[in-house]
Amino acid sequence: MTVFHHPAFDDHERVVFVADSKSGLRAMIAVHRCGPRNAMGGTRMREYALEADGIGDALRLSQTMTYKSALAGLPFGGGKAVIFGDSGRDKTPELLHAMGSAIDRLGGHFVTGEDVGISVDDVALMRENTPHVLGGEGVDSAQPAAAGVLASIQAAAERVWGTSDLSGRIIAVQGLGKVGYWLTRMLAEAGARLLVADIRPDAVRRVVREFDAQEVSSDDILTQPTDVFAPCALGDVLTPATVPRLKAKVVAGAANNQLSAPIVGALLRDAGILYAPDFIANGGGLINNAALLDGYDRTRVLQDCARIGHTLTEVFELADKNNTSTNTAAAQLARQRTQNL
Ligand SMILES: NC(=O)c1ccc[n+]([C@@H]2O[C@H](COP(=O)([O-])OP(=O)(O)OC[C@H]3O[C@@H](n4cnc5c(N)ncnc54)[C@H](O)[C@@H]3O)[C@@H](O)[C@H]2O)c1
Repeated sequence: MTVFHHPAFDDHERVVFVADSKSGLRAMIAVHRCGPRNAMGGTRMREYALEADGIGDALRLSQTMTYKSALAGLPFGGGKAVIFGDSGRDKTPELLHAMGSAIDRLGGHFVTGEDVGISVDDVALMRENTPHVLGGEGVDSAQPAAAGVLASIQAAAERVWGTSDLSGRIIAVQGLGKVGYWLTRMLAEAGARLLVADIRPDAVRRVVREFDAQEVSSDDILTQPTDVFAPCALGDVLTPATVPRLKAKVVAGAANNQLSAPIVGALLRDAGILYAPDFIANGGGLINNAALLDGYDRTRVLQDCARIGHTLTEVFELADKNNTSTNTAAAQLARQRTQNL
C-alpha cells in the first residue's frame, strides 16, 4: 500500500489515517487543498474489497472536491473522509463519535457532511464531538443542486441548439430521489417533455402524476431517443459499453462520478454528445452547504446555482478551442483556478 506513489495522489496537503480500538473505527481523511478558508467534502462509509481502493477513493474524491469548489466560485479546497466498514453492520454511535473527534483534531482544516453510507442523523452524532460538520440544519440541498443541473442543461441547450429554451425538448431523468424530483419539477415548469425512471415505483408515480411525465423502465431510460439524458441516480452510468447506446445529444445530471473513467469523456465527444461534467453540473449542493457557514440566504444560493451555466459555457468553449473532451477542459480550468491554493 502506498500513498505518495498512488496514481490518484496529487500532492495532497494532508492525509490522515485514523484508528480507534474501542469503537473499531478505521478511517482516512484526505485534504487535497485547504483553500483560503478550509477544505470541504463529505464523509462516506463503505466496505472496500481492498484497503487501497478506499485510499484511492479518498484521494480522487478530495481532488474532485477542490475542482468542484473552484468551478463553483467558492473559497474552499477539497477534502474527503472514508470510513472503512459496512454502514449497515459496523456503524455505531461510538464509531461516529470517534470519527467526530478525529475531524475535530484537524482544528477546522476539514469541514465535512453526509455522503454515501453516512446520513444526516449520523452527521448529528459526529457533531456531538466537533463543530466542523454540516448537515441536518433543516436546509435541503436538493433544490439548489437541481437548480444547478437545470442551468447546466440550459447552457448545453444553448450550445447545441442555439437556444436555452427547453419547451418541447424531450428530457430523460434517471433517478427521482431528492434531486431528481426537484429537477423534473423545474423541467416541467420550463415546458420540457419528461421521460422518467426510478427503481422505486412510488417515486415514479409521483412525478407521473404531478408533471405528466412518461414512465420508462430503469433498464431502458439511458437508451431513449431524447434530446437530453439527466443521470440523477448512480455513478458510473457512462461507460465504454453504454456510450454507444446513448441517443441523447446532451448529458447533464446530478449524479456524482458519472464517467466510469476519464477516457469516457472522449468517447462522448467522438459520439457528438455534449457532456456537462458532473462536478460542475451538481455544484449547487456544495454552494448550498458552503452558504450555511456564512448566514444562509436561500435566494442568493439559488442565484449562485444559476451561474453554474456560465462556467459550463466557458468549459464548452475551452474544450472546442483545445480539441478536448469537456471533462478534460473542466479539469484544466479548475487547475488554473486552484494553482495558487
Ligand atoms: N442531494 C444533493 O444535494 C446532491 C448534490 C450533489 C450531487 N448529488 C448526487 O446526485 C445523485 C442523486 O442524489 P439524491 O440526493 O437525489 O439521492 P437520492 O438517494 O435521494 O435519490 C437517488 C434515486 O435514484 C434511484 N435509483 C437508484 N438506482 C437506480 C437505477 N438503477 N435506476 C433508476 N433510479 C435509481 C433511487 O431509488 C433514488 O430514488 C447522487 O449521485 C448524489 O451523489 C446529490
